[in-house]
Amino acid sequence: MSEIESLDHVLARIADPGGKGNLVTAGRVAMTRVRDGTATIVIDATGLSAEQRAMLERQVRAQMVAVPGIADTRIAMTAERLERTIVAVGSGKGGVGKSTVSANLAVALARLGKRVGLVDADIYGPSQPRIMGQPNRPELAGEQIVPLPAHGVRMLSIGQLIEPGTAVAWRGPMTASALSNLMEGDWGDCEILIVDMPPGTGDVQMTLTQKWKPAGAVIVSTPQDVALIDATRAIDMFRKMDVPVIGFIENMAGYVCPHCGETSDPFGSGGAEAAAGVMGIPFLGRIPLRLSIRTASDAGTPPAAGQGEEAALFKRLAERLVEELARAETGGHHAADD
Ligand SMILES: Nc1ncnc2c1ncn2[C@@H]1O[C@H](COP(=O)(O)OP(=O)(O)OP(=O)(O)O)[C@@H](O)[C@H]1O
Repeated sequence: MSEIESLDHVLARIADPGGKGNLVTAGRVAMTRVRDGTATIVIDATGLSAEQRAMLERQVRAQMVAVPGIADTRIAMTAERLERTIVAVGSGKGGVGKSTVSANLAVALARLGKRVGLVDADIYGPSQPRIMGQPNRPELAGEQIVPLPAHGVRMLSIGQLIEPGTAVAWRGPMTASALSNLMEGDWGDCEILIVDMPPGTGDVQMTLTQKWKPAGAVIVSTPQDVALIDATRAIDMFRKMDVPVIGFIENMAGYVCPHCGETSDPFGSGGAEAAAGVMGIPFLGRIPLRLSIRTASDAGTPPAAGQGEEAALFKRLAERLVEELARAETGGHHAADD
């Protein structure tokens, strides 16, 4: 076999491996050249994680060793910069279910076929490891933290980096660098990052919003007036920072009694939808107060990952979010903005 024939054969195997576990290489060889026994191979590594890039390089080198007449192989990786859409999930105050909604939205988006990352930026009260059932410690790939898989989503939380039960008592600069480590993790081909923000409108929220410019913010509120007043402050903050508020979600609206099925409204109902209407913010939907939502969250099995009524509810919310994101990206606006 001549050198060139043999190289073609190897490249065909690299480009179309035809076997499981090697999908990463499929269609990625952009260019090859052989000169004086040195092969130069250009690979399109768009969307690959550092780990996948290293694996790809190892695979290509291993194949090239078998090619007669090639003394050296040079591999160049090119990558288009992936536009990653960041969605900040915020609330005016704590305890309204922002983390529960973030987790379930992330899972529901993944079930719609999106590649989703979830960042728990609630640095002082990280609850995503519990809600997503992923308390493990992430590994490092070079300088980057590698997100961990959970229910079809990749996720990172400060809670996975500190000892369980330890209080985070950091000051400004440490918090900012912890956030950077999470946001700049090895998110690979994730196209959407859902960021579970700390409650309120403090420094962390400002830094996050300034540095990573979310494409949009989603506000979670319970229906009571006090919660809605706080939510208005969060909306104000995002607007001042030029982040479009693309959705309002009412959580804990209507309690469905697990025994008799009767619905009561301990916190009132419809307040968030009315407030959203007044402020010209799209209303994405409401989630009832259900014991099953709390127990599923405590057990690390977000309802959105299941098959029940609640999974359908979160799916609808995710679909609405995708619609509103598309509208925000194309600069579309609602009649209420006029
Ligand atoms: N729709 C719901 N039905 C029942 N329980 C809920 C619902 N939403 C959230 N919860 C429960 O309420 C509690 C607070 O929720 P969560 O931690 O998501 O709130 P949060 O706004 O993120 O709070 P913090 O900002 O303090 O982290 C949790 O125990 C959670 O399981």
